[in-house]
Amino acid sequence: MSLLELDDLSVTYRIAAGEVPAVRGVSLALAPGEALGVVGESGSGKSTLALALLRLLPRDALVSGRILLGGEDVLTMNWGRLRAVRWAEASIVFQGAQHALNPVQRIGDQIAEPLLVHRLASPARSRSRVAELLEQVGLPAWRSRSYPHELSGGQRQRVMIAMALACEPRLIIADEPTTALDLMVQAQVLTLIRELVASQEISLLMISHDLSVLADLCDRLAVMYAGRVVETGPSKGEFSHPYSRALAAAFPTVGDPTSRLAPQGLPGDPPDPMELPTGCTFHPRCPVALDTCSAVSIDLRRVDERRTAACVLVGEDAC
Ligand SMILES: Nc1ncnc2c1ncn2[C@@H]1O[C@H](COP(=O)(O)OP(=O)(O)OP(=O)(O)O)[C@@H](O)[C@H]1O
Repeated sequence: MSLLELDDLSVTYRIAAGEVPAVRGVSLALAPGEALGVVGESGSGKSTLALALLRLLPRDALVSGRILLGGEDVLTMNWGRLRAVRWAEASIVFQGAQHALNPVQRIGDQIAEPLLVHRLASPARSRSRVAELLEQVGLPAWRSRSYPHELSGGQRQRVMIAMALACEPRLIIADEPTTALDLMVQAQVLTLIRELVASQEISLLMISHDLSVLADLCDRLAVMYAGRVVETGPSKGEFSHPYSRALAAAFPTVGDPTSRLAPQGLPGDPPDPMELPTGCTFHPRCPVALDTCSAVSIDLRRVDERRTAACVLVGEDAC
């Protein structure tokens, strides 16, 4: 059974100018222990998707579909159950999350908080658990007595990861967890996440605009464009959808310095969600679009055993 299953998930923000359809009919599944990457350009709906998973969206956002976590629908569970699920069953690490640390509370107390709130450890046991967690994320135990300003950005992000791990959740959602860090520290934190996920039975849903980072870290990728998933498949292997292919060409491969020599930019800009093109929303930027693409939008369909794509040019029924 899947640990996480999204079924036709849609999110629409309501703003003064009208409605912003940020996520449109996304269906995805994540197996226990699997690492799934969600990639797409800015504005494709990745963060909205991440926030929806733990019902962290603004109250007036319209959400429909189902989000099944261990078979239970997050969208319909009551507040008590939702509080129990956050941290303990699924936790989230945001971009620049280190700024979320309380500046006047010691690191150790902040890491212990979810353990105490969820009554998963006594105050005495929580102290030894904090030391364990700090060690897991590569920080010495004495750091538990430090205040956030005494740590570097990379160390603070490690603290956030320790907090996310504290209650031993089955799922970690990481939304651009290293974007605010410099390149060297980014690589260290990504290696840490990879090691933690590999050594424990944790599922990872990792969000990034950087395909090369995700390809390196995840088993499978879902490519988002204008609020929809346009391709899913193994992270190693050739993409099928023209958007995924363009995205792959735009990013150098991690660990392959020669590929940095010729990254091609992706032409044009993603559409405004309030003025989506007709048919396939990628057609105005697509190098291989047919006349029909401005009129016809198709759902994800099978390309091979492990890959699906939403393009009239690929799959068994390709034009
Ligand atoms: N609170 C909000 N109110 C209204 N519109 C929003 C809100 N948050 C996001 N949006 C809009 O929803 C769309 C999807 O945004 P989202 O942040 O989910 O995309 P993203 O892929 O995560 O982008 P980025 O990588 O830049 O964070 C965008 O058009 C964005 O402007």
